[in-house]
Amino acid sequence: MTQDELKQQVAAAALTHVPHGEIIGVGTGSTVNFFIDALAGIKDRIKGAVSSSERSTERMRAHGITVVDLNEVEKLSVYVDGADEIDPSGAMIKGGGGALTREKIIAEAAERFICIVDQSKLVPVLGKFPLPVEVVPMARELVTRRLRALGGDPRERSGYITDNGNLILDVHGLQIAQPRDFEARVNQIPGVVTVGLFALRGANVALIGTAEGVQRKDFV
Ligand SMILES: O=C[C@H](O)[C@H](O)[C@H](O)COP(=O)(O)O
Repeated sequence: MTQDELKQQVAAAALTHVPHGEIIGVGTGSTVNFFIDALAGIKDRIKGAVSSSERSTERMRAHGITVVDLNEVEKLSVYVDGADEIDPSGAMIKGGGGALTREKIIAEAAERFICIVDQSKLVPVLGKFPLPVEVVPMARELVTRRLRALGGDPRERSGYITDNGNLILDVHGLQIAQPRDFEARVNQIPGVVTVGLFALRGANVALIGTAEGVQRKDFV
């Protein structure tokens, strides 16, 4: 199976986690694009969706899925999103597509985070994928120095501006053995809007696309 077929398979499997008559959270990325396309087939089952990016909003609207402002939503049972890496505890690196800040807000608002990945995203320790950090532009050099002091090699994502008007530093060379501690430390650097480490609020369930079918992993 190709990687796209694995993504498509896992995206379809996530439909069973979509609650009837509710608003759901929808992430961003190539795996989520397959999920949005599959969701279109059952769009009458949901009231609408909260979106983590302009790209996902556009795709959902093109399918006739109602996109709702998070501020109007009282209860969000489920958030479905992909990841760049996921470790055995359900901690993730996200933000390869630049949508980390809105993703983290929706993840925090949701009761359950359903992570949809193909098997290439499973890692024993996070950090091979460069860790995205969204930064207020005037703090670029300060945050770069602080991230170097934490052992990383931050590089500005060239020509990229987030949906929130900020820049992204991709931090190379990390091995994140204690993701919760590391997330808290990076969050505390003034100028950091969001670190793409999702450990303090990790996944509740991972659906993993493999050549042998979709595997499910639950995290406590
Ligand atoms: O900003 C992007 C998101 O965090 C994505 O969920 C992540 O990059 C995974 O994307 P993909 O499904 O394209 O590998």
